[in-house]
Amino acid sequence: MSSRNPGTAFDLEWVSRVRVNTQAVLKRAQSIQGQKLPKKQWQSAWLLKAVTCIDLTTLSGDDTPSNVHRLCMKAIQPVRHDLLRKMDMHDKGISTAAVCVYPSRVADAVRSLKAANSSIPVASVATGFPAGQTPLESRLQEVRSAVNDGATEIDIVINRMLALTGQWEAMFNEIRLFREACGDAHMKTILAVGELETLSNVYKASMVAMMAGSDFIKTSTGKEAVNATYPVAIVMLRAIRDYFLCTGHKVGFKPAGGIRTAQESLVWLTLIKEELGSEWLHPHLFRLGASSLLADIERQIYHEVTGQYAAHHELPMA
Ligand SMILES: O=C[C@H](O)COP(=O)(O)O
Repeated sequence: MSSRNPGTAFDLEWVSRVRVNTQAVLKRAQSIQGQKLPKKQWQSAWLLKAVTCIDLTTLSGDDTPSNVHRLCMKAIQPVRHDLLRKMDMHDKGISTAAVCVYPSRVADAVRSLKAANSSIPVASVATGFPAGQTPLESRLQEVRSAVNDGATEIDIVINRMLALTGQWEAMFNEIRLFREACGDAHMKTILAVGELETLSNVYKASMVAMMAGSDFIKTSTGKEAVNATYPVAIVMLRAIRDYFLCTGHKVGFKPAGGIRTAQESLVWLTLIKEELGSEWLHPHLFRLGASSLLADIERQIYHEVTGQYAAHHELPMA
């Protein structure tokens, strides 16, 4: 990952003066979806780029050491070797950006990756994911325990009650505490945008999270009714740009929740490139949080490379 965002002092003025032009945001969101995607001959390269930005995720009640192990093996070899060879990419060390699991499965993931001699980071959701409705001390303890077990990236959830009641400074203080509990682990802050009611709240929460030292801001847990959408992404990306222009610190962006198709991943890459520039199109500043996206990307790459559609058994780990 890149150098960290140290954060700034809390500045209520910066948060309060925000006005979001909803019509303009919706128009921009519509235009990005209608836009031409990378030309056919470049699509496989773009899809591989998307693969390298995936936080390959499993966040299920029935997660076990064995399905976490399979996830880790898939993260190490996300696309079939023969397909990569045909693209002359077999020796480029293509892997996903991270694996993402619940705190109680971190040790399993660390063990599997270590046994396979892989340095892929383990990310863990924490702080009472997904609702964040547990006592502060237990949320902090969860972060410390995930870090102790070897997670080097922590995806925290914000306290939506504080955001919805305009207690921005209290939210800043909580996130600061989470940042301290993370230690050297990079912190991604999940805004749960589907529960923030307005685009202004999305902008304000983004700014508060960055002021408090988040290394990434992330749209959603994947468990809200509405997850990563293009309008909220545009607001968050503009906040990242504003924060960068004011402080010189680059904060990463992670859309997550409901991203399932190769086509969508191309739209996300295009949006990031246009809003923040190519510099952000790397795993240290861009992640796609997804549990089932990789399967569709691999299928699409199979089609690009062989001209045929893969049967289910031909991509068994997808
Ligand atoms: O953080 C990642 C999300 O939980 C993944 O959501 P998803 O299962 O809808 O891909």
